[in-house]
Amino acid sequence: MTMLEVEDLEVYYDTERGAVKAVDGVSFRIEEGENVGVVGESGCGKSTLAKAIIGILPKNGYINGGSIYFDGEDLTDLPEKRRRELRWDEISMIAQSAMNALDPVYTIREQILEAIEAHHPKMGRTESQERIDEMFDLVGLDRERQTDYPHQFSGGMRQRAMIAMALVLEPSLILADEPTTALDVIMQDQILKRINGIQQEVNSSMMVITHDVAVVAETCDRVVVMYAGEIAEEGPSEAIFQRPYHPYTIGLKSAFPNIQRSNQDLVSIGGHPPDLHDPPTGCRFAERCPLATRQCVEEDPPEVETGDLRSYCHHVDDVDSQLRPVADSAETWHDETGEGVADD
Ligand SMILES: Nc1ncnc2c1ncn2[C@@H]1O[C@H](COP(=O)(O)OP(=O)(O)OP(=O)(O)O)[C@@H](O)[C@H]1O
Repeated sequence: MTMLEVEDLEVYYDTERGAVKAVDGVSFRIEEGENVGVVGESGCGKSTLAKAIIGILPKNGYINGGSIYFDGEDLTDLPEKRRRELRWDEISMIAQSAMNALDPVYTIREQILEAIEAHHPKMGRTESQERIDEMFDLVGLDRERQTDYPHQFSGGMRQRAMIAMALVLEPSLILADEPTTALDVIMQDQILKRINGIQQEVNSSMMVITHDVAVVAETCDRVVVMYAGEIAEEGPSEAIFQRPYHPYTIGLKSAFPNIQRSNQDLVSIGGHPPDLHDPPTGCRFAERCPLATRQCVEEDPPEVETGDLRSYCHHVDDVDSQLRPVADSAETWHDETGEGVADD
């Protein structure tokens, strides 16, 4: 069963320089119990997508078009009261910065209790307390520390408290925005495994936003690769990591360590993503793409299916012969000739 269906979603921000098209025509689905990773460079619209889904866009942010169906209801069209009912209970979010998400004037216990009572007013104190104790155990926090205030916790502990709060109501959909960045590597691994464990227990779906490809490889069934507000490629994790077909995904892969490649050999993609006030026509990645031709600059890329992969690129057929053999070389991603886009 489909849990979330995002269709042609546009999320913009009003600014003095005009609208920032942070999410610009994004469509994807998350099935029940499925983990979907959203990856891409900073600023490509990952957090905006999550905020639009859970309904916490800042004042200057708005949904310009498209739909977000969650369990049959279009979230873009709900009164705020219904949205609040769904938030935490049905859709919860583990935010990037736990300090901002937790209220400094209440103890951790009071905050979690408030979330439970708001959504399950009939649940007794004993049961609520049991749930909080259970969650503290699951995320590896000492039960005695429930009456601490957020500032008495370390960054890692706050992150765990945030995770406990996001999971306590056993939501159907968990949006995890950089869920483990505040934690060290060993903790990251433990926490991710815990989140996955809880998630499997309650059969919830999860959308994990990160720029750490390793996190996604370990925890996600499917991956959505975003570039400059759009989807560049989407498919099963294995295909995305073993044999992607979008040049951007191939570049991203070369930029992250894996078993074969040591940290020293990492290759970054030269250049910068375009300004989202005025995104270019055609393929938004063209300016940085080793395979780019005039067609890429002039025409929107087609959707190309290769097995279960969906790639938006004019040159999917050239990837195996022209890009894959040289993808690990720094020269491929840095145009030193100044020639830019080829003439086809
Ligand atoms: N409140 C805002 N007002 C104006 N522009 C914004 C606002 N929030 C985000 N943006 C812009 O929207 C675009 C997408 O930002 P977003 O935070 O969604 O990206 P991201 O991929 O989550 O990045 P990061 O990985 O750094 O969190 C960026 O160009 C960003 O500058």
